[in-house]
Amino acid sequence: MDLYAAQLRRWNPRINLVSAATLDDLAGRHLADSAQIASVIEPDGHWVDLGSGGGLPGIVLSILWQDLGVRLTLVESDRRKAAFLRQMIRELSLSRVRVLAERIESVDPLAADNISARALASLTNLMPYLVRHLAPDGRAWLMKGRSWAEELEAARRGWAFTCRSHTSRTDPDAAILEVSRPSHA
Ligand SMILES: C[S@@+](CC[C@H](N)C(=O)[O-])C[C@H]1O[C@@H](n2cnc3c(N)ncnc32)[C@H](O)[C@@H]1O
Repeated sequence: MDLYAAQLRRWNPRINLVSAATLDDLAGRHLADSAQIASVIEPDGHWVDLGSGGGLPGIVLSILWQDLGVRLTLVESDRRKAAFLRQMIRELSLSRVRVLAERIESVDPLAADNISARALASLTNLMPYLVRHLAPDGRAWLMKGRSWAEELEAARRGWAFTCRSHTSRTDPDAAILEVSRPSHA
């Protein structure tokens, strides 16, 4: 994790992986925030991280889950960020992790057992991605900021789904939304 943090700092000025203002608290704001997913769920099968950016939470989870049987796919359309992710996979010797440098909406359906997304889009705008890429009994773990309750209310107007909220361990006003069975309302 230290090596990953060092590389995030090194590459950040060139490709803006995280907001420069948050670099001082990389460990708490980004790494611990991403790692908390691993304390909420024990994964197996195929895990898909959408809009991985610099690897949050995808690379953090890949590091934590190296010894488990989980297979991870990181989807990131920005070519330079995807190159960074591939470099991290090589440098950290992460196995069973791949990067798709494509748009989420263009990738063939992934039938994921689990999906994560952090700082990617509003819950309403994430719904088509979940419908496309979740397996029928799959679950999504959506890392949401302080407006999560409003986002949930808005998404319920156009979509049917089951949702359970987990209070964030790094910000008591934020939440991880566990979403399953999404479909058009
Ligand atoms: C705000 S960043 C968040 C990155 C990371 N998840 C994090 O928490 O730091 C959103 C990322 O999603 C990627 N992205 C946005 N829309 C996408 C799409 N339709 N398909 C693939 N990647 C997308 C962007 O290139 C960007 O790297």
